[in-house]
Amino acid sequence: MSLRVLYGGTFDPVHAGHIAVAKHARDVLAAEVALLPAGDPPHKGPTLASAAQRVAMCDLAIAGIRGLRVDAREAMRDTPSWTFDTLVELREEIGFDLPVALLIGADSFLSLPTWKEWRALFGLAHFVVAERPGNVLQANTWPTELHEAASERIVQTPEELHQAAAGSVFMMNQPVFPHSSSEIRARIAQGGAWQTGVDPKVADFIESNALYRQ
Ligand SMILES: Nc1ncnc2c1ncn2[C@@H]1O[C@H](COP(=O)(O)OP(=O)(O)OP(=O)(O)O)[C@@H](O)[C@H]1O
Ligand SMILES: O=C(O)c1ccc[n+]([C@@H]2O[C@H](COP(=O)([O-])O)[C@@H](O)[C@H]2O)c1
Repeated sequence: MSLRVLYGGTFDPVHAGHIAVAKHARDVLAAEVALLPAGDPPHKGPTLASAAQRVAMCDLAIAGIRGLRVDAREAMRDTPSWTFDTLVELREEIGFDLPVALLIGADSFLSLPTWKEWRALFGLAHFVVAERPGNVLQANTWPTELHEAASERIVQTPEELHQAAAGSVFMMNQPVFPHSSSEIRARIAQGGAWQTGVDPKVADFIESNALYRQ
């Protein structure tokens, strides 16, 4: 059973933290990781780069990196990128026996109780949670609803994610990366230095498309 790992995000723009987290997950989980750019991110306002531009930046950022790919299915839909809808669609394609995991930053995981059909997500996929500065992973600090729904799902080893189709939560505990898309957008708009946080090919794309200047 080969584990499918989806790393959903707005990627406006994709940055070095995203790629480092994806590579770490690839190695720890022994699985291919697909970046899944949200066409219409449900809990964010309008994006500055279009869905097609964000997919293009993801393609550039993963070019030549073993075990990473881009899944553009949400960017091609014209409905909000609800994760529930995406996982239902994926399960219709691959059935309910193969393991699927959502790779997610700790800040997003803590907001899970606000997501569409969030409890049902545990029936469709595992969660792999990446630590992020400012967001602790200890279950005793989670919102009550999340704690009740998820704390007993925590598994200690990635192998356990390969042995069931869905329903577990794995804390990745990778080195923490400080980057954020909002900070990169703000630096570009202010005319400050920003290139170190993004792949050079993505930086060229941002410059040639005059993205994030205001
Ligand atoms: N530096 C990071 N370390 C760990 N996880 C991250 C990091 N940056 C983003 N993520 C996670 O990656 C996913 C996609 O993030 P997203 O595309 O929204 O980027 P972002 O940097 O959080 O953007 P913004 O600053 O605009 O909110 C989310 O689950 C988020 O928690
Ligand atoms: O399905 C939802 O209700 C939902 C609500 C908020 C975020 N998400 C997903 O979570 C992922 C990270 O979102 P974001 O906003 O941090 O880029 C991305 O794949 C979103 O589609 C999903």
